[in-house]
Amino acid sequence: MPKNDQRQSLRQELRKKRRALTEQQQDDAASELLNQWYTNQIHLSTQTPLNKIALYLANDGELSPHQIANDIFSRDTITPQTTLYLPALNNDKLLFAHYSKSSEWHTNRFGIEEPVDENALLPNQLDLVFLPLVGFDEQGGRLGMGGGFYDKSFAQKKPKEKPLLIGLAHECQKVNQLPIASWDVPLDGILTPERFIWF
Ligand SMILES: Nc1nc2c(c(=O)[nH]1)N(C=O)[C@@H](CNc1ccc(C(=O)N[C@@H](CCC(=O)O)C(=O)O)cc1)CN2
Ligand SMILES: Nc1ncnc2c1ncn2[C@@H]1O[C@H](COP(=O)(O)OP(=O)(O)OP(=O)(O)O)[C@@H](O)[C@H]1O
Repeated sequence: MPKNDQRQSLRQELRKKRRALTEQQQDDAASELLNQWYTNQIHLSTQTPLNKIALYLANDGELSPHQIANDIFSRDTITPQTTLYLPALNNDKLLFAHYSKSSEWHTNRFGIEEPVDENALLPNQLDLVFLPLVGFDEQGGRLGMGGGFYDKSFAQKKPKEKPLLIGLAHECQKVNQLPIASWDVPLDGILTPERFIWF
């Protein structure tokens, strides 16, 4: 099968798997993810503080980072200067809109909510980005929704440079080896409810 068809059929299969998780399984996974975030002290792994953090609003069975977000809001886990951002579609790339309890919201063309922010950040202005994954392998390969939004947004990024790119995924989204495309942006790590993998 040609590589793109292979990626497309894997995408359908893996999306079906994550959508089949029950609400209880999703809640447990989100709590375990918060535990892994604490245990692995990812925020202590860089020279500079991780002040600007991008996450996403879970959609289509994605592993939800909301417990990490709540924790950052309520306890200033990292530093009191930490601010949170969500992806906002901007042509074929992403900008990152600041969000807070007083944000106004807009629904994008995929039905996902985005905070309204006239001064949204460019991808390279962030310190840490949690990426939603459809699939991953243990070599740093990732499969997304197929829009290429994250790939295009972080195409200039070099490994170990800012921002740190961490994929979030359920264990059921792991495959042995993904068919990798030349434009795939390498991840710095993957956090699942069970473990953290550095690349
Ligand atoms: N939670 C979340 N937010 C995100 C992403 C994501 O993957 N997850 N994105 C990551 O890139 C961007 C949006 N990209 C997306 C690309 C495709 C679909 C999607 O559901 N596609 C449908 C077809 C919908 C249509 O064409 O109208 C599908 O494939 O079934 C959703 C989001 C930005 N925000
Ligand atoms: N840096 C880039 N420059 C130009 N086109 C790109 C780039 N990255 C990806 N694309 C295009 O975007 C489309 C989708 O890419 P791909 O299948 O890798 O999506 P994906 O893995 O689901 O990624 P994402 O999570 O970023 O949406 C491809 O057709 C590809 O040609």
